[in-house]
Amino acid sequence: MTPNLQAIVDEIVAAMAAETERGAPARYIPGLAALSTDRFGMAVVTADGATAMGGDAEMPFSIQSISKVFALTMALGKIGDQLWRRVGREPSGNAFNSIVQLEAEHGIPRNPFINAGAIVVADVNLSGHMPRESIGELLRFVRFLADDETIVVDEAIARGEAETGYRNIALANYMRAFGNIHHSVELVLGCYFHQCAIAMSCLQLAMAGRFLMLDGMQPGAGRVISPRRARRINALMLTCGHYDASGDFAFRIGMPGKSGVGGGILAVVPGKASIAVWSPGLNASGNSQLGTLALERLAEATGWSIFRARA
Ligand SMILES: NC(=O)CC[C@H](N)C(=O)O
Repeated sequence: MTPNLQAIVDEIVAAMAAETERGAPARYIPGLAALSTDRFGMAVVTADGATAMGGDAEMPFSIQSISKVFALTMALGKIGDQLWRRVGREPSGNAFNSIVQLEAEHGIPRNPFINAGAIVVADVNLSGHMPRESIGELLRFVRFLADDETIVVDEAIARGEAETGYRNIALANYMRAFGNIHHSVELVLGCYFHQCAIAMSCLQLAMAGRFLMLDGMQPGAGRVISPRRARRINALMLTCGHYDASGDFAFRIGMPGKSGVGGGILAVVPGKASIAVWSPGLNASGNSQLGTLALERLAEATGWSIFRARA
């Protein structure tokens, strides 16, 4: 373990408590709007199995778009590279819920980490299943990765999002018109909203991300995916994990990462660490304001940017 990792985390937690610029919670999903921006949590699990954490690191929150990483891993396990006929691998340069590129690009979303791409991934994961089975399969996968059977879906958040998810409904219908959604839009979105409503703590998320720092190996359980696939998912997280702020995240932090509008971010330092941060206040790009800042501090203190020659 990096010497003083817990001391570094403690310092970051104290610094975040003093920050006055804390962003604002997502307002469009009932249940997220009421979250306090006072909350901040951070958990780091290192490649040698050590853990450092602080603040609200064990408080569950809505993982939202971070679920796209786990859903993508599952879809690749089902249909492999065929997925790339239906979803691209390029940063979108647009907001996470944008519809504008879909028309010019014939209903093929730019990448699996924007909403449109994740809805296609949910459609793939639904094949051969009832929606309840599909979401159960993803939940079991996440529990396995986190080594924690207590992880559940927050049904109230899923319901609230289904009631207000007009943009996602539009995206799904639009792609269905191009033949890129194969099941009923209602069923696919039911799965998508439930996966976004999985509730996890920073500690559980950092644990769940271990396979991405270890070339696809899950400590204590063996291989989850091939090293090549782990490398590729990390590449997508680096280039597409923060929507149109992905470039800035790479510039400031230099780690593959995936954010969610619940205020969480999962970040991976291959060979070194799996990290999760959470604070519900978002910046203008829809990424956690303090979460991003905390990761920037951590990267500076540890030298963990993947663009450094050595830490
Ligand atoms: N960026 C996000 O976390 C978006 C996920 C959210 N459930 C949505 O579909 O709008």
